[in-house]
Parts: sequence; structure tokens; C-alpha cells
Amino acid sequence: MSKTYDYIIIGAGSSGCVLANRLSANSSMSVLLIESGPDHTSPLIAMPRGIGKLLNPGNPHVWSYQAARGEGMADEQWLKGKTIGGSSSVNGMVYVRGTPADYDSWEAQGCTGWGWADMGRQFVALEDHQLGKAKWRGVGGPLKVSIHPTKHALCDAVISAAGELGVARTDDTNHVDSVLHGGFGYQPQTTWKGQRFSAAKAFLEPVRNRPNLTVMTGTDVQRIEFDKRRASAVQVSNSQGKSRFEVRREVLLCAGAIESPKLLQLSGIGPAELLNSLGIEVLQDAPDVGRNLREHVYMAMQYRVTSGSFNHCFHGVGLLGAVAQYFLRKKGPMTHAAHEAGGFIKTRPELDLPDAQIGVSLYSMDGDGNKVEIDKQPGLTIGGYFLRPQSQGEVRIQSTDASVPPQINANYLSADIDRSSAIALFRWFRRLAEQPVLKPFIVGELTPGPRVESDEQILAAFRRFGQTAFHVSGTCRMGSDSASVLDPQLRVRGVEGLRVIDTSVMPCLVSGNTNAPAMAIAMRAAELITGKTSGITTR
Ligand SMILES: Cc1cc2nc3c(=O)[nH]c(=O)nc-3n(C[C@H](O)[C@H](O)[C@H](O)COP(=O)(O)OP(=O)(O)OC[C@H]3O[C@@H](n4cnc5c(N)ncnc54)[C@H](O)[C@@H]3O)c2cc1C
Repeated sequence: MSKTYDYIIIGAGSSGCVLANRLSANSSMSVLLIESGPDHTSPLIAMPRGIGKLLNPGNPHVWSYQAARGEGMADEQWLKGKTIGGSSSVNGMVYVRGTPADYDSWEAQGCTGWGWADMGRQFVALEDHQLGKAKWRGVGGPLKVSIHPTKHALCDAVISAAGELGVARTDDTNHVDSVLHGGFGYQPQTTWKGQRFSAAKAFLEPVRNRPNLTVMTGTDVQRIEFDKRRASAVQVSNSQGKSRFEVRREVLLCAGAIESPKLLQLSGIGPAELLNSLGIEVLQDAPDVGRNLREHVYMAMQYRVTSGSFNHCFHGVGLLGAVAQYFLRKKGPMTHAAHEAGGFIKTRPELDLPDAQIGVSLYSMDGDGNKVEIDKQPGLTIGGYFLRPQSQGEVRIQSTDASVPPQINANYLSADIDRSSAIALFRWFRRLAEQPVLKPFIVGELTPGPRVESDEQILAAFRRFGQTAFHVSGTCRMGSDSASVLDPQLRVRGVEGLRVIDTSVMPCLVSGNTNAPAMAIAMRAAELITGKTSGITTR
């Protein structure tokens, strides 16, 4: 016999954890949160640089997919978190929110109620920021945001070099002025006292003992069932076999921008031609389910440096020392986020808004930049992406078997504007590295290498080295047009009792990393579902 809940949340990632918190705050509502992956108890999750070990295909805490990058480009591996906390438990912990202009453009595109006026206050409500309260910065919220634990000569030199190119130094790279006009500084991060602070730590753990909240791990939702056109139950599979859970109010799909469109398609909501070709009964012909995939194309410029690198801390005896320092004192390089410093820059001064985000890492990888081994010699990586890609990819199921990964086509650089943005970004990197303040450090460019000069060579370098930034979004976009997958309340068009709430809802990608936006989207969604404004409870 199946059990019935008021709300069933599929996926305990960045968005799912927020929703579980908000919806179970009403003790008269029963909430079931279902997660495919294991609990988040691995010490490699808590240790920020544990990602070096976690982010490997086959690790039980990650989903791994083969993704086509686009014409003339080799495939690449995409990873997503598969554990309590989802991708926020395996990510780089870089804390970025995007710009007010991103959300205002969503509103202008018909997503009523998603402009900065409504989204800015979600960020303020979720933050407990070490820099203290400011107009658009919060304290006392559930999510700890820390500033960089130490200063560092090489980072300081890169920040000064950006200054020589006209980018103001800032204490808070998320400050509204920095994201609107450009700013460079030490990277705020979702860590606390030297450990990762995931969405699960912020939103789920403080309320996990609520009697009306049930959390299931190691359980795959395979399909959503409908009674006529209303979501009525979910079918699941786990080590105990197959079962189903019924829902009284709503199913909330928070499985992330690859698995959410996949589950809709498997459940009969998607492009009719695709569903028919696989023999799936079409409940709702929704051609845009899986389309509008947006991703940042991350380009890493690697340099050999004289000093200031952490490479020696990430292999051999140095690694043992760094790990010991972490376990004994929760200090040292194992406590750092993926980027030490970074910010938002204009690749050309005439631009109205910054068009690229830069991240500085004090290490280099061996070989062609795609290998996972740490370079044995001292290195520096200055990487980044253009912020608002227009190229659109797609996710399509290729089987009715829920365990088969979908086809993913990122379609990088297919839009003309993305190619010109890539070239402009590359030339900005080169100007940065040439600044006199970096002369005592930089010995030479390792990858893509000094022979890359012309526009054609730069694009070829992007096609070879450009890679996922792990920000896949947009595959169940919201909008007010009838072709959009979701209405601005995030309800799936054509059916009832079903919403999608994760990065797939973004009509276009935010200018930056996507963890904080995923949490803010869920906070806003909770307001729409409950009719109550944000005020996160932690008891
Ligand atoms: C390696 C990596 C590094 C990143 N670095 C950063 C960073 O430094 N800063 C930043 O802001 N962002 C970063 N991101 C991006 C950011 O973390 C994600 O965009 C964000 O966490 C996505 O949130 P979500 O709620 O959409 O999905 P997720 O957090 O991915 O959650 C989806 C959850 O649903 C579960 N699920 C999926 N299918 C099913 C199913 N059928 N049944 C049950 N459960 C299911 C998954 O296991 C997962 O737990 C990174 C991401 C990755 C992968």
C-alpha cells in the first residue's frame, strides 16, 4: 500500500533543501523529500578541497554524463551532485548571485514576479554574510558566506593587475556596484570555519527532525503518475525494490537541469515526436521541455609562476601536510573554495555591463588542462567565461528506461555573439597577464599557449579547451508565452499539481555561478506556494 504526502519533493539539491525547509515549516503539511544519492556524511564533502576526490565519474556522490559540446568539438564529461545537498555538496563553493539586471530581464521577458525587487530580497534573506549587513547583503540568514581566510601575494598581484585594466578592487565581489560596473577581489565562499556550507547544511539539517518531514536517500524517482491531468503519485526504485507514493497537493520537481526535463519526458510531458518515437504516451506535447539549455563555457589560462602557487600542497608530502592542517585546525589550502579571487569585468570599456566573470586559482593542471592531475611545478590558473551565452543546447531522453542517461548537446559557441564574446575575453586575459605587477610571478603561458594569437586560433583554443562551468540551466524555462514549459508560478503548463523548481526554470542564464540563484529561486517558489514571504525557520 502506498503512503500519501501533502508535498513530494524530487531531489534534495540546492533548491530541494530550501523547499523542504519552507514547506515543512507548516506542521500540518506532510513533506516527503526523495534523493537518489546517499547521505552527505562523507568527510570529503565537508572538506572544501575534497572535491579533488569526489568529482570523478563512478563516485557515488556524482552523476556523470557524456555531453556533446558542439560542432567540431570533442565530447566532455558533465558532473552533477548526487547526494543530500545535490550539487551544493560537491561544488566549488564560489558564492555569486548574478546581477539585478539578470532578474529584471527575466521579468521583462514575461516572468512576472522574478525581477530584482523580488529576487534581491531572497538573497538578503538567505545570507549570513561575514562582511556584515549592507543594503543588498544579509546577516542572520541560514547560509554562511565567508570571506577569504588569508591574503596572498600572488592573488593581490592579480587583483592589482585587474586594477591596472580599470577594474576596481572590491571587498565584496557581489556588491551591486561591482556586478553592475565591474569589481575584482577575494572570492566570497559558502564555507564556514574551514568547512563546506552546502544547501543541506543551511536549510535541511536544522529542520531534519521535524516530524512532518520524511527524507529518503538512495531512492530514484522513475516517473510521475497522473490522475487525468493532475500529478497524483511518484514511482520510485531503491534497494527494497519498486514502490509509489501518492500526493495530496503538489509534486515539486527539483532534480536539476538534466534530470528534471528527463523526468518530465519520461512522464509524458515533452516533444511529442520524441515521446512517440520511444512509445511513451503523450500527456502534454511540450516541445520546449529539454530545450533552451544554457551553459557557461569556462576557459582556463594556465601559467608557470615563480612563486605563490599551491601546487605543492596538492600532491605528495605537501598534500599530506595540507590534509593534516585541515583535520587538526580546519585551516590551510584544503579549506579554500575553487577560486581564491575573482570578479566581474568588462572585456571592452564601452560596454554597459560587465560581460565576463574571472576566477583565480593558485594551481595548474598537468598536460592539456583537461587532465585531473595536479602539475608538479608551480602554476596559476586565471579562468573565466562570458556571462550571458546565447547558444542553446538540449536534453533528450534516449530510452524509456529511467536509468539510461539522456542525450545532452551543449551546442557551445553556436551563436555569433558567443564567438565574439569568447575572443574578447581571451584578449582581456592576455592583457591582464601582461601587466607589470605580474612580471615578478609569471614565467610564461602553459595553456593554451603563446602561439594562439589570431581570432581563428582563439576560437580553435575555445573549441579545444573550453569546458563546462557546471552551470547547466534553462531546460524547463518559465515564461508567459504559451511555448514556455512553466508559467511564472513555475507550474508545468497543461497539467496540474506539478511544478519545476531548480536551475532549469531560468529563461536565460544568470551572470555567474548558479548555486545561490538555485536557492533563491526555491525561496521565491516557496513564497508562491505558501503565500508567505521569505523568513526562513531553522527550528
Ligand atoms: C562540480 C560543480 C562545481 C560547481 N561550482 C559552483 C560554485 O563554485 N559556485 C556556485 O554557485 N555554483 C557551482 N556549481 C553549480 C551549482 O552548484 C548548481 O547549479 C546548483 O547546485 C544546482 O542546484 P539544483 O537545485 O538545480 O540541482 P542540484 O543541486 O544538482 O540537485 C538536484 C538533486 O536531485 C537529485 N535527483 C536527480 N534526479 C533524481 C531522481 N530521479 N530521483 C531522486 N533524486 C534525483 C540529485 O541527485 C540531486 O541531489 C557547481 C556545480 C558542480 C556540479
